[in-house]
Amino acid sequence: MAPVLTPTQLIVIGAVVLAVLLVALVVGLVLARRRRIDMTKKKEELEKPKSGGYQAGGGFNLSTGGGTATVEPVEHPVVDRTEVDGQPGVGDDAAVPRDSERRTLVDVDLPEPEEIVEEPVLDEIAPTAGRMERLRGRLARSQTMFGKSLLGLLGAGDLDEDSWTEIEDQLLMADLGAATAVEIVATLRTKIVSQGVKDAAQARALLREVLIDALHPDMNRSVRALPDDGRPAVLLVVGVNGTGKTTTTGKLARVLVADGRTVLLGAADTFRAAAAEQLATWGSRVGADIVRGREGADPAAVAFDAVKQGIDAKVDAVLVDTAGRLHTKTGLMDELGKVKRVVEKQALVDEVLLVLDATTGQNGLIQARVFAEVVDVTGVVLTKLDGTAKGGIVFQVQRELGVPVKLVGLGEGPDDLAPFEPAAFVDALLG
Ligand SMILES: Nc1nc2c(ncn2[C@@H]2O[C@H](COP(=O)(O)OP(=O)(O)OP(=O)(O)O)[C@@H](O)[C@H]2O)c(=O)[nH]1
Repeated sequence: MAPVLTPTQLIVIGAVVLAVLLVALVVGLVLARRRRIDMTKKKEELEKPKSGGYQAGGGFNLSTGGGTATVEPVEHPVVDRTEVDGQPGVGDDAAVPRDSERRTLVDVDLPEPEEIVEEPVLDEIAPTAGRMERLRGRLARSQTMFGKSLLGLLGAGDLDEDSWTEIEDQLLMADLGAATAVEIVATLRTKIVSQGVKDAAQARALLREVLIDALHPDMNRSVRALPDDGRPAVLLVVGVNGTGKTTTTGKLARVLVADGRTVLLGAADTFRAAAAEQLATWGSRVGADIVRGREGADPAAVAFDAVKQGIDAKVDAVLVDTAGRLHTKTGLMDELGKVKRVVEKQALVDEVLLVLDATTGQNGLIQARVFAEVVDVTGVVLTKLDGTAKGGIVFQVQRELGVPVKLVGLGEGPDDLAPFEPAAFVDALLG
């Protein structure tokens, strides 16, 4: 039979159980309180700013290559976010709740890119005054012929018949032409007989005087390139291909621009596409506009358009570069006549400049005759005088055509065009 606990024993057991329960309760309360304190502490630690107080999100000072442009901050489209400083905080949703208002597309005004207009870089143009003097060295080859040989013969004194024949031959070799050579020899002989020549300096002075006279210094050599009555001057540049028409047109444009004039170029050489390209380059270097047609277009139509645009734009001068037609092709020469007639429907042609290559000698003269029959040549440009000993062609051309040489080409450089001045030219020839 199981022993029966006495009432005293039962009281003791009950007291022990009660005490154990009390202790468990107290311990449980203490632990629960401690846990609560720890959690609070951790939250405080999280909220403490790090890195010595630096807070990201205040905006980096970024620079761009574009300089100082600023972009306005755009308001966040979702308004019920809990963060206040752009950074997620404790208690924030990890992601925007699915039922929150969706971000929509926001139009942001971006700064307009600045349009960069590049200023064309224009050429410096060499001074137009005194070019003949500056370029006189270019006549070195002709100078050898005149200055050295001719002066040598003249200065030798006591000229016999053979000496005079030799002088005449020298003049012929320098391309003065028979008529001019005979005339010059005759004048020299008369003057030497009447005045007498004692030394080389006197011989030089006499020859200088006779040569200048033969160049008709009184001829009007001004290039008619200035506007008249608010109307642009119209110049046609004609000549056989390869003589230097396009180059001369470009060089002349530079001279006019240097003089403060506005110029429009007309590329009526539609025969050779590269000619228009070449002329456009000349124009762009000095800021002169160009009117051109497609390859094979009617040159007269292009010339007409150029003059019309020149009048509308009120430029000072329109320079029309024509096709370098072979003078033997009658039809093509007719075309040149047509260019002039068509242009004249709206403006007078002030100047027809015939470009002749000095190195071609007599051939140039034949060309000159043919061109003069088709158009009224008002002035001659003698090119490539730098490459020839035959500067004497100047005398022949003037004599043959009765028109003045107005300009001379003394090199391939853009400013190697000079006004023709008889005295300066003769001085350059005589050295
Ligand atoms: N040395 C020298 N060369 C020149 C002179 N003038 C022009 N030239 C050269 O001659 C060549 C022909 O010149 P262009 O102006 O193309 O001749 P173009 O008459 O227009 O020829 P096309 O367009 O074929 O009718 C080029 O190489 C020029 O540089 C000059 O005075 N001296």
